[in-house]
Amino acid sequence: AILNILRYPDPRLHKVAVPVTVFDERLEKLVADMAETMYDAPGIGLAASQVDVHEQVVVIDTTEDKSALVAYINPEILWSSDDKQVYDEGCLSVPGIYDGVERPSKVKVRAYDVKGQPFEVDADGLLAVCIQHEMDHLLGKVFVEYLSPLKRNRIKAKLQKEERGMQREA
Ligand SMILES: O=C(O)C[C@@H](Cc1ccccc1)C(=O)SCC(=O)c1ccccc1
Ligand SMILES: [Zn+2]
Repeated sequence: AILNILRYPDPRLHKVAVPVTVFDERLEKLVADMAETMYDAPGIGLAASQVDVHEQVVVIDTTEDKSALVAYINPEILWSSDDKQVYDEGCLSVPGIYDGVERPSKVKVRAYDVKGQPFEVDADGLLAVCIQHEMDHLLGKVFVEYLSPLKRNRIKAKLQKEERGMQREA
């Protein structure tokens, strides 16, 4: 099912996600629904926080042909490089806004798959950016918080105006 993506500045985006403890069909359905929602948006990542489920679940697929979905359950960063890179990030919860965010260029991540099996990923490039962006969502952080207060307030005002516009249409 395609799930509703919360839009900034919805306060629910700032809730901290709890670890997954039961690896069952419910979790598999959540991952499937998140993947369907991500591909429909379209996006290259989605965190459960964005669909108002506050558990540590992330799906990512940075391939062009949508052929490599990976679910990261209870992800942890084991190591991150001192070397940093700036990338123009976007966010499905902040539609139409792209802006530069500086993050470590390489990260080593440990996570669990939907069956509860642990795995590790050495990520760089867009995958490293996306994993860090999604893990921020699980901590209740949205990428606009890295921007200046002036930019952030302009974005908030713009999206709230759009939100009101949508309600009026409805
Ligand atoms: O809000 C999200 O977490 C999804 C976000 C992930 C992300 C993208 C770029 C840098 C960091 C994190 C998106 O997918 S925004 C949409 C987007 O970037 C994109 C959409 C279609 C094709 C390629 C990229
Ligand atoms: Zn996002």
